[in-house]
Amino acid sequence: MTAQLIDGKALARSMEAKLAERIRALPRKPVLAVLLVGEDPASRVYVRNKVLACERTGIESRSVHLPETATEEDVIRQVRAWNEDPTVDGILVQLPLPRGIDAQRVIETVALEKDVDGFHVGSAGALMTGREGFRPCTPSGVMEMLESIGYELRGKHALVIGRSNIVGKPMAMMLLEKDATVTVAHSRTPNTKELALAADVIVAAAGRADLVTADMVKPGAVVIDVGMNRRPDGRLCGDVADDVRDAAGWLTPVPGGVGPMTIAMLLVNTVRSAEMRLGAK
Ligand SMILES: Nc1nc(=O)c2c([nH]1)NC[C@@H]1CN(c3ccc(C(=O)N[C@@H](CCC(=O)O)C(=O)O)cc3)C=[N+]21
Repeated sequence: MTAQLIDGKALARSMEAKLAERIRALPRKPVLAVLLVGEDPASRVYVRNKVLACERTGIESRSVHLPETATEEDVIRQVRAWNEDPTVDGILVQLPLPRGIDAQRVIETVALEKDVDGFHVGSAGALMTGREGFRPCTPSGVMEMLESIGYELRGKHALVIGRSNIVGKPMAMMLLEKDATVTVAHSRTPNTKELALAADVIVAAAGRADLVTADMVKPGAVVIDVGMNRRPDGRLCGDVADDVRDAAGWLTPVPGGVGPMTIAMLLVNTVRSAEMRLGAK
């Protein structure tokens, strides 16, 4: 058996097309402000991809690039200026921030109603308690991918591998909200393989190449690969080994899977923010 691939790139493009229509109905373009601090090469690529996606859909992006030597106060000053600017709908501070800057403090400075990353403690609390708020883009994108294949989560056993605030924990909350039985494994879990073999859905979000191998996957399971790693030869790969294609029923590729969906959900959040600000919805 060979897994069916869930084409995140195609799904992202079709979501962008729908967003473009919603944007045309607004009195002005939605505006996404993006702050990049320092010279991390991966961050530059990601920010560039986000700016390009904005251009494709009709969102105006305003990026500010501060030097590696910028202080926490410099960063916070920029965020506050965007908080107060009524023409800015979404604020994204690209992570990771340089050493010495308290990322959580910066994130908590972003106005809750412009927190399109969904990283603010208030957004996290809203998700945890089932209230409306911005939801982190990567797990939202995963939920869209599961929905796109008509997957019914109710009563299914989902294993999330990874417990970060930006992927693992919100992912677990969203799966739980859809009535899955959710287990979270992490670097200190002794029996991840056993848990994985019992899972109907595996979300691999640990940031380690080849973490999930075919012998860990129940035949026909859905395997979602959130990993973004580089092989020594420079090739991009996820957390899921190539041989999982022969065991899984469904699989998301890297590249072209969760990554493009993450960006699409950022655009969705930005458009929703603009609609609320402009009284459209
Ligand atoms: N404030 C903040 N928000 C984020 O959402 C955020 C962040 N910081 N820091 C870094 C991570 C990572 N992330 C990715 C998004 C898209 C791709 C993506 O589009 N990947 C392409 C390939 C890109 C390539 O070729 O390198 C793909 O999977 O097909 C990857 C990674 C967002 N992040």
